[in-house]
Amino acid sequence: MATIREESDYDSSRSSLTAPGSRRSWISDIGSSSSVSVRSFGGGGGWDTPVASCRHHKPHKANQAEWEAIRRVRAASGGIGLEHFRLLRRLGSGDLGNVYLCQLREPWSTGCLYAMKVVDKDALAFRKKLRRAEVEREILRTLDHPFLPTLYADFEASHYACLVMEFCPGGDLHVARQRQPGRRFSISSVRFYVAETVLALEYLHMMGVVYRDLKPENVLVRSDGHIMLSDFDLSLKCDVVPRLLRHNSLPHAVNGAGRADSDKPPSCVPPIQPVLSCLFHGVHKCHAKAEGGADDGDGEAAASASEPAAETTNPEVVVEPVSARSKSFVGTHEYLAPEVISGQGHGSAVDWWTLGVFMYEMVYGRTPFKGESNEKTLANIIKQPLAFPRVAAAGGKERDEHLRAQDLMAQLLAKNPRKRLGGCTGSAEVKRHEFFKGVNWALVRSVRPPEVPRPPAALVPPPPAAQKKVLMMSRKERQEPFKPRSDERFECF
Ligand SMILES: Nc1ncnc2c1ncn2[C@@H]1O[C@H](COP(=O)(O)OP(=O)(O)OP(=O)(O)O)[C@@H](O)[C@H]1O
Repeated sequence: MATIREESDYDSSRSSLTAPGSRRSWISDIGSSSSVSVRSFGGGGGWDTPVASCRHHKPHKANQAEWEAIRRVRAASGGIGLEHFRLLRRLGSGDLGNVYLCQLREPWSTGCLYAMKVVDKDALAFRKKLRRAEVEREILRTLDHPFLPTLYADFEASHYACLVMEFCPGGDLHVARQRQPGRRFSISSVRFYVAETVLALEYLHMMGVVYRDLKPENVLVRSDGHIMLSDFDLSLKCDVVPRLLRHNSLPHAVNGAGRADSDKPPSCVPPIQPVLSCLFHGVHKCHAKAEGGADDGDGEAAASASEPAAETTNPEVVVEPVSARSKSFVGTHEYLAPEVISGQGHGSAVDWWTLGVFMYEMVYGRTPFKGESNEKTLANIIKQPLAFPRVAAAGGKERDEHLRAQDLMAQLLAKNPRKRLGGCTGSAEVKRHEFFKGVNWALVRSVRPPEVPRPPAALVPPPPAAQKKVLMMSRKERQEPFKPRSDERFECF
């Protein structure tokens, strides 16, 4: 799925590039009112340092062989750089650079494989896209989540910037879908992948990152079959102000139609200050505080603050950048949210819209608003009502599951971001939808995935004799794109 790429919230130019019918991501900078934090590529090159590596401490991966191998090299050499790695294959290439499969040069670490994204800084500076790469690195440095990339190291070598990340041998969900019967995932597989994606988006939002480029091509499958979102160069980094939301009866405790009793989006009370003491000393204390808080300029916030504090109120802390606003024209045509197209400013709700498109594509094998041209697609997104293709009549339970999936998609694909599921209170209301009934959110990472990639033979650490052959690969061989062998099918459970 190709994308169109232009400039971002972080770029100074507004170059324009179109690729009709493509599913490439793109950005056109109209301006952003979000607070954006970016640090430039620092240090002028060379190894990352032990100081830098402190930032990279990843508790949830601390015992992993790949992490330990990197740590040992750093300890022995005082840092890590390109010279410590051997590039084995090109895994893919994107707008910003190439991604290589690589391993450390130390013989004891050959079982540890990494994906290294190599970006030519000079070329990017020329194209005025350097800041996008910087933003991606900044975001990757902050992430520590099972469904998001682990950044093991980042360093510069000459005019190249290198990011060493977890390698995903399972390819992406776009390719995985082509292997499914009818090129569609089963509803249970969709639930699994969508649930993991919800958790990844929830974490990103809490970290002040609006992803903006969700699509099957950017959802990679890790060696254990769980997902990893990739490609953060279109993401928006913004501030998150935790808010306390209150409403009579929890919102979206779905009725038959899956929607809360009223169409009215839940209202948000003003930001809570200070945030941490709220969380530590109990929500009710915060609630009282929030009622006397300052308005953040949001009309709905004022309305909410004047509501009587009813006994029935169920306060809920929302830690998502629901009010971040960017006016960049960013994303992939078929996945663009209406508010992005209209340029009215968008925030984290765009990720819930793209989740709806993503889910639709996984279930039906195509996106909901695709037209004959990009322009038609954009017009459809704005105007065309959502419709679902007819599916072969299924029995009771399957039919019900399908209806619940459709209801979730319909709520995520609400054209008005304020009425969209997740648009006001974020992931909490998405997770409560009946489609996810039975999902134990805390244990999703321990659930058996629908498919687990078998390690392609070419990637299993070769015996010492064969290692020599790898070392002697020609430059041309190393440049060849990595292709899992055709007989390396996924094992289905
Ligand atoms: N961790 C990884 N494991 C395996 N393959 C990867 C990994 N990261 C990236 N790839 C492959 O490399 C390709 C390019 O990566 P990526 O999308 O991050 O680069 P990009 O320059 O940002 O591309 P884009 O133009 O989509 O933004 C991906 O399509 C994917 O096939």
